[in-house]
Amino acid sequence: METKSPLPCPNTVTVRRNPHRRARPTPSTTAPQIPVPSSSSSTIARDIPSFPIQDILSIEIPQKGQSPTKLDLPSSSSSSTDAPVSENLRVYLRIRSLLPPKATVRNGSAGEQNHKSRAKNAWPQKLASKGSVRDKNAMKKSGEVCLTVNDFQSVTLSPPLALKESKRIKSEVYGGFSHVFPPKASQGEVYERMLKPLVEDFLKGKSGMLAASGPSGSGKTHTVFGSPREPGMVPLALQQIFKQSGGNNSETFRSFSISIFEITSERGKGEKAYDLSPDGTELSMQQSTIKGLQEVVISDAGQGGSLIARAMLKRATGMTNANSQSSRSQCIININSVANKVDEVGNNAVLTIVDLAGAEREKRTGNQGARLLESNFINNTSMVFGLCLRSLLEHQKNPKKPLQKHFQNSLLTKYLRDYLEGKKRMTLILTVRAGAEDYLDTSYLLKQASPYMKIKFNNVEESSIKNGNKRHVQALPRVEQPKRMKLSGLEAHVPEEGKCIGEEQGLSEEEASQIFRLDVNENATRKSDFPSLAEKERNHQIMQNFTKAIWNVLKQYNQKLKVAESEIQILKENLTNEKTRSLELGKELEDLKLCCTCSKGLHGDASLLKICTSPESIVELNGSNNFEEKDVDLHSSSLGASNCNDTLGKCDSCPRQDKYVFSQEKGGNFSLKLSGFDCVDNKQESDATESGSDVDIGNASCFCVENCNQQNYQVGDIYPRNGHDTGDLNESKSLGVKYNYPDADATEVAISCSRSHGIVRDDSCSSVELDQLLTKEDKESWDLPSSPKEDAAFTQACSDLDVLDSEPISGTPYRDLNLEKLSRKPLLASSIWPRDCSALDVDDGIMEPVDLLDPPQSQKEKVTFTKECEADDVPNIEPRVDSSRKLEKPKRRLLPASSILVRDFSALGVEDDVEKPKSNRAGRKLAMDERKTTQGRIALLRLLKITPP
Ligand SMILES: Nc1ncnc2c1ncn2[C@@H]1O[C@H](COP(=O)(O)OP(=O)(O)OP(=O)(O)O)[C@@H](O)[C@H]1O
Repeated sequence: METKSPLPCPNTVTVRRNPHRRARPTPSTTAPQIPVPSSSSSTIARDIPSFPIQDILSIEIPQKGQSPTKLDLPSSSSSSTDAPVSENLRVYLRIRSLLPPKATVRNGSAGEQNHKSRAKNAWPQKLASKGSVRDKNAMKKSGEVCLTVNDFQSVTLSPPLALKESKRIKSEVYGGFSHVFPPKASQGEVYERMLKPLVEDFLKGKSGMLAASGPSGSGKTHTVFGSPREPGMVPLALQQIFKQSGGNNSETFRSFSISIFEITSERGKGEKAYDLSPDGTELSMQQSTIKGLQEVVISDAGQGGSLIARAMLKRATGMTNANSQSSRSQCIININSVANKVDEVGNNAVLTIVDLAGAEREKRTGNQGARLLESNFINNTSMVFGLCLRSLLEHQKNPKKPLQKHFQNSLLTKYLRDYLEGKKRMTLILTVRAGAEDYLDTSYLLKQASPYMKIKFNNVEESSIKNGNKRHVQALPRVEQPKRMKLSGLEAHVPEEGKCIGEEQGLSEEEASQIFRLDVNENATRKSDFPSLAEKERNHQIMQNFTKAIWNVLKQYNQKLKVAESEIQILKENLTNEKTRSLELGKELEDLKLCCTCSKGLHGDASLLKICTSPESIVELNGSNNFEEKDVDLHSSSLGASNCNDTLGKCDSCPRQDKYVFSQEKGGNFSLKLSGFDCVDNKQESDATESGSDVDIGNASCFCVENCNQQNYQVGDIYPRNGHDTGDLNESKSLGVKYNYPDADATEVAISCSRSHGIVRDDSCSSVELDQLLTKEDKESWDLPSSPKEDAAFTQACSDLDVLDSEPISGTPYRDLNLEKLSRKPLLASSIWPRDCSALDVDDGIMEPVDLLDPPQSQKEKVTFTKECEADDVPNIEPRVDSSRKLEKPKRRLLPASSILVRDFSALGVEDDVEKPKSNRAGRKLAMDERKTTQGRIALLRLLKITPP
């Protein structure tokens, strides 16, 4: 026998490979690469022992600070020193046996039931094409293998013969694995080499993760969970945890809890997380934290095992062509370790084991419909998972290249963010099948995963703890709310009252009592020590941040409130200003309205503007195109604002009638047309000597002119023409009466009163000399008194008279009366009628005042005039017809006395030579017809009335 070479293994060995394609170098493959002798090589003599290459290769090069005695424990070596150690991502490869498993029943006694329930999930399998089925069957029958193990770190992937020939695909060697588990490797071996180091670190307070990835049906679930005969990584880890912590040592009490949940997608519509622990429900995720996940405290491996078994029953599975019990979700198991002692903060750790749903090819799985959508979700998650690792690798290669945030694209990667960003230690196990029909899946996985081996993990976790990294502390399992659950039913391992815990598990009384004690002690310790200092600190930080946030929000609201208040104040001020302005404008408008009733035709040739001063009153201003604009000019240029003074009020003479008063101080030419007023009063200051305006008072029944000169008045429209026209007035409607002020120019006043009396009154005038009013012919023909006494008497009577029948006056020849004295202002001749004519009886054409004349004797017509005087007001005289005579009631209620008088005159048979005015009003026409009395007779009658008996 040949002795073994005592020479140490060289650090670097040149390796020649055949075929030429080299395995991808990885940092972890610094160990000498020694050619793997082919097992089928016939050149090696059977009697010569093989070179102990495996033993040599299992030796890892000692790293800095590592003791040589731990060389044979590669996985746990990194945690033996305080110095930060950089280590690569460990990637393991497990090749599933091609032989059908002898027993595929999972989860012990629940297997049968589980199988039934899963059978319900069976999905109609898509029938593959006959050709491909034939090929696969042929491949299976031929036992063709596409993956061969080169050594414990590398494999060779050879395409099936068909592909090799048709597509000229060559074999590929993939190396650099932390370890390659051949098909014959048992679960125990896998655990020992792969997970045990992680568990040991976990028990020392270092978190870690193992993720199983691979094509569907390659054995991920089998590796992670195993079967009752071949327990997987989780049960084995639990056994070790409780064995090692064994821990019912009161000095190092720990609490372990398990949380298990799955992330799935129903019919491909979004991702959802479900708690797989008993009574678990749907979960929500905020950032990288799962909310509402139950952590079931376990006190032994059995409890954990049964909890896992129950969770697996709830996990979504389905049948595909690739796997009769294919996992349809990503399953995550957390084993939490919490140190009960306050000073063991750093010993809180989480061991996470992830069973990823396997990548699926439609052709391989034959998935359709909803199952196909699930495939998409599964493949998508696998892809995102891979992208995260690729991004991490590229970032580590070139730190300038930012770490992409692919983790945001799936719930799983969000949850595993710390691992995928290299902040926590992670281990990958790739499961593959070695059959020729699995070539594509295997090739895809190996190509994708081989670069991951270069990913490095700096010992971030330890340094984070030392530096008090808050994020890390927050990332620790949430121990403040462990929902301590009692497992019920047959699988419950928590002792019930009066029942020994070991009965169900067949444990001895001693073991059971130990478990029970552990549980009791846990409770006691929890009460005394929870929450730990770290949790207190964390709560404090949370509350502080929360308070700060609320304070900031309140400050912002306070500022907003102040701004709003100032705005409100400004708005209030604006409102007040606007109100004041509105009031001012209102006043201005009122003033303007009042001023606008004063009319002035600027040019005397423009259109008419009608202004409604009251519902019944319309003022027409001739010559004003635009009242608003002209109004200013109207007042300022010609009459002046102070010169124009219009008011509406009650007539002094007839208080129940609307009165329109306009006056002017200085002269100016304007044309004013009024309508709708019962009474019009035109006042003029004494110095307003220049005037030549036209004033049409419409049908006002009362018309007063004071101090006006050079005005042309047009009054009424039905008064019989009995005078000369002024030329400016409507000939058919006006009657000119001319009289002069003593010191004024000749003024023509054209007055025609229809059914009313016209009053030209001068309050300051105490007398009127008839000499000035009457022509000589008049005097002679009428035999008027000429003495001063009579004159005085006449004047007195004149002043007392304000009820005037205009018809006789207008019918008289006194049309042009020249007033010679200014002090004696003109009085219309008709005004000499006695004011107090409470009753006038007209009999046979003789009309006498009641006081002066005898009561009328006529039996034919008797009209009584009633005077209702109030103070100095003009009385409303209504015709009072004797009740015995059924006289027709006048249409107008306040029918002027004049019209009645006229009617009565007609009854007297007095002939009138006055020309009949044109009128289209039937009623008035009739009245006109009745005014057929001679002017002379009427004048005579009047004179008789005022003559004292
Ligand atoms: N190494 C192994 N030894 C024995 N049987 C195995 C092995 N690996 C897998 N199996 C069996 O193969 C079948 C499929 O395995 P498993 O369900 O673990 O695949 P998977 O990768 O989880 O698939 P999926 O992704 O579809 O869930 C199971 O019945 C399992 O028992």
